[in-house]
Amino acid sequence: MGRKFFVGGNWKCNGTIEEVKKIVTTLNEVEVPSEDVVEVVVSPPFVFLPFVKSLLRSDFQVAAQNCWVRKGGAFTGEISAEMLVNLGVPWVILGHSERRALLNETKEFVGDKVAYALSQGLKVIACVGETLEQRESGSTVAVVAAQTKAIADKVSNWAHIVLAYEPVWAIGTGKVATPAQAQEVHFELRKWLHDNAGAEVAASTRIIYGGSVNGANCKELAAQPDVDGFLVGGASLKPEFIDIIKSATVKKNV
Ligand SMILES: O=C(CO)COP(=O)(O)O
Repeated sequence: MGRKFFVGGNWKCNGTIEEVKKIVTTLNEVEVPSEDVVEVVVSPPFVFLPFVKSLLRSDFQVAAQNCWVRKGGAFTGEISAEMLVNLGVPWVILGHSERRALLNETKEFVGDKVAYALSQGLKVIACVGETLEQRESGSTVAVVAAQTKAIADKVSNWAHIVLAYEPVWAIGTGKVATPAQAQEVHFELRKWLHDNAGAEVAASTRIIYGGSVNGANCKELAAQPDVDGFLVGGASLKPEFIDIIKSATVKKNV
C-alpha cells in the first residue's frame, strides 16, 4: 500500500541543552530499521532546532512544533514558515490539541496554517482529535471529520501531509486508546479522505496515532491496518522511543 511507517517525537516545551544533547546522542547511537521501513522525525522546541539539526543523525529529520499562519513580519513572538525553510527544517506540527485548547486555535486557523506552511515548502504533521466529553457524547467521528475538513477546505494536495489522530483524553494521561479504538477512528478518517479528497489521497496519506504511546503498547497499535505510525510525546524523551521506532517492523507481518 506504500505508506511508509512514520514515527514523530514531539518534545513539547521540554529540555535543557544538556538534556537535548543526551537524547540526540542516544538516538544517534542505536541501530533502527532502515529509512525504507520507517521515517523518523523529532520535534524539539524552536530554540533547540538548529542545535538538534546539526547534531542529529542524517537519516532522521526535525520538525518545528508550530509556525505563523502567514508570511512573517510584525508578529512579535511568532516564527514564520519561511524561517523554518531558511533553516532547513523540513517538517512542522500544526493543530496540536494543546494549541487548539490552550491558545484558542480554531480549526479554520489551523487549516490556514497548514495551507500556508505547505505553500512555503514545509511538510506538515496535522493533528486532530476529540475530547473525552466529545467521545462520551458519541461525536468523535464528527469532530475529527470537521477538523480534517477545515484542512481539506484550504488544501488540495495531501502529498506532504501526515494526519495525526490524537484523542485529547489520551494525551499525557497514560490512558492510551485501545488498538480497536485507534483503528476505528483511523478507518473513519481514511474513509473521510476517500469520500472527500479521493481514493488516491486516502490510500497514500499516512494516519498516525498519538496519545500515551510507549514502548509497551506500540506493537499492538502498529499492527492495526490503518495505523501508519505514531506521534509520541512523553516517551519520545526517553530511550523507549527507540522501541517505538522499531515497532515499524510489525508492519511486515501484517
Ligand atoms: O501529544 C502527544 C504527541 O503530540 C502525545 O503525548 P503523550 O505521548 O505524552 O501522551
